[in-house]
Amino acid sequence: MVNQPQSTGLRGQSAGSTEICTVGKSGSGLTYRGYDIQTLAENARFEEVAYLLLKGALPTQQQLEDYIAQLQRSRSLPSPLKKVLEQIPSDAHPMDVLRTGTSMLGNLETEQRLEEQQRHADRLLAVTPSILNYWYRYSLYGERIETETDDISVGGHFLHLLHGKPASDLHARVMNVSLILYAEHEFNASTFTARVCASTLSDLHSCITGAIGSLRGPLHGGANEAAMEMISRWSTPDEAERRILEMLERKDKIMGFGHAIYRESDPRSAIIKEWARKLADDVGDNHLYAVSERVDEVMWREKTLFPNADFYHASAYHFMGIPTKLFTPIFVCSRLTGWCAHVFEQRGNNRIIRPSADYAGPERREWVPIEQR
Ligand SMILES: CC(=O)SCCNC(=O)CCNC(=O)[C@H](O)C(C)(C)COP(=O)(O)OP(=O)(O)OC[C@H]1O[C@@H](n2cnc3c(N)ncnc32)[C@H](O)[C@@H]1OP(=O)(O)O
Ligand SMILES: O=C([O-])CC(=O)C(=O)O
Repeated sequence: MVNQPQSTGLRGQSAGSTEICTVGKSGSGLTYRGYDIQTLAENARFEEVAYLLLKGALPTQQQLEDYIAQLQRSRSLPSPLKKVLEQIPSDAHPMDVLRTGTSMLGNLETEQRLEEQQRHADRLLAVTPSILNYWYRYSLYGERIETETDDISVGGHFLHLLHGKPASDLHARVMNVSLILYAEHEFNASTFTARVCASTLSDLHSCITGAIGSLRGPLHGGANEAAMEMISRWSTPDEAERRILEMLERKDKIMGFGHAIYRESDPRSAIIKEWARKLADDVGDNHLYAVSERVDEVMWREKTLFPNADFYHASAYHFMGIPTKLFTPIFVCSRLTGWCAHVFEQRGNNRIIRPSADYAGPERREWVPIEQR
C-alpha cells in the first residue's frame, strides 16, 4: 500500500435520505418513523413496531391482530430447506446458518415482482426463528422440531422453539423489548449493505443475505457475543476492572462500547440494562451483572466511552438461558424489519449506489513481461 490516507469509514457524510429512523439527532436520541424508542419499548409489541417499519404507520387493533395471525401461519419450513439445514454442521456459526437459510428460501420462494415485497418480508420475519432453531436443535440433539407454535409474540415463539417449552411472562416481555430495540438503526453497516444490493434492482433475499453477512462482524452485531465472551471470563468486579485496564493499555477494543454516531450515550443501553438487572435478580446472579456494571464504570472513567445496545444484551440474553452463539442471530430476527423497510424505501426512489474513490496507488507504469519480473 502506498500513502494510504486514514480511512474515514464515510463518517459524517450523508449517503441518502430516509423517512424511517433518526439516530443521535440530539446526541443520543433514536426514533422509528417519528416515535421515540423509549415510548415504543414501554408500550408497543414488537409485531406492532414491525408493522410500523414495514408498512409505514402504526396498526389499528384489528390490523395488529390480523398481522400477528399472518405471522403465526407463516412459521413452517419447506422440506427442501429443512434438508439443507440438516447438512450444516453443529459447530457452524448460526449467523452462517441464517445466511444459508435465507439464501435457500430465496430459491424456493423467489421474489418475482415488486408487488410481492411485503409478503416476502413478512414471511422472512415469521420464518427466521424457525430456520435458526430447527438447525440448532437438529444439529445438537438430532431432533426434528415442529416449528409452528401458538405463541402470539415473535420473542415468545423464539424462546419456545429454543427451550422446547413456552417462555415465562418475564422472558417473553424482555424478548419483546429487545426485539424492539434492535429493529432499526438508519444507515448502519448492515442496512447500508441491504440498500446497496437493492439499488442494483436485486431481489429481497439477496439484500437480506448480504445484510446478515455484514451484521455478523464483531464491530457491528457480533459485539453482543464478543461482550459475553469477555465478561464471562471474570468472576468479580475487581478482576474485571484489572483486566479492562490491561486491555485498554494494550489498546484492545472493548466489545459493546462506543458508537459510530452517538456521542453521549446509546438510548437503547439504559433500557436493556434495566431489564438485565431485573433478570439478574430473577436468576439470583451473584457476579455477572456486577461485573458488567464495573466494566461500564471503568470505560466511562478511563475513555468516556459508553455501552452501546450490545453490551447489556449479553447478560440479559445469558440470564434467559440463551446460548451465546444465538445472540447475534436474534438481532437478525429483529433487524429484518429495518432492513426490509430500507430495501422498500431504496426501491421507491432508486438510483444505483456507486460512490467514487480517491486513488492512492502507483502512477501509470510500464508493463513488464513475466520472464523479466
Ligand atoms: C449494534 C451495533 O452495531 S453497536 C456497535 C457494536 N460494536 C462494538 O461494540 C465494537 C466495539 N466498538 C467499536 O469498535 C467502535 O466504537 C465502533 C466500531 C462501534 C465505532 O467505531 P468508530 O466510529 O471508528 O469509533 P470512534 O471514532 O468513536 O472512536 C474514537 C476513539 O475511541 C476508540 N474506541 C472506540 N470504541 C472503542 C472501544 N470499544 N474500545 C476501545 N476503544 C474504543 C477508538 O479506537 C478511537 O481511538 P483513537 O482516536 O485513538 O483511534
Ligand atoms: O448504527 C450503527 O452503526 C450500529 C448500530 O448501533 C445498529 O445498527 O444498531
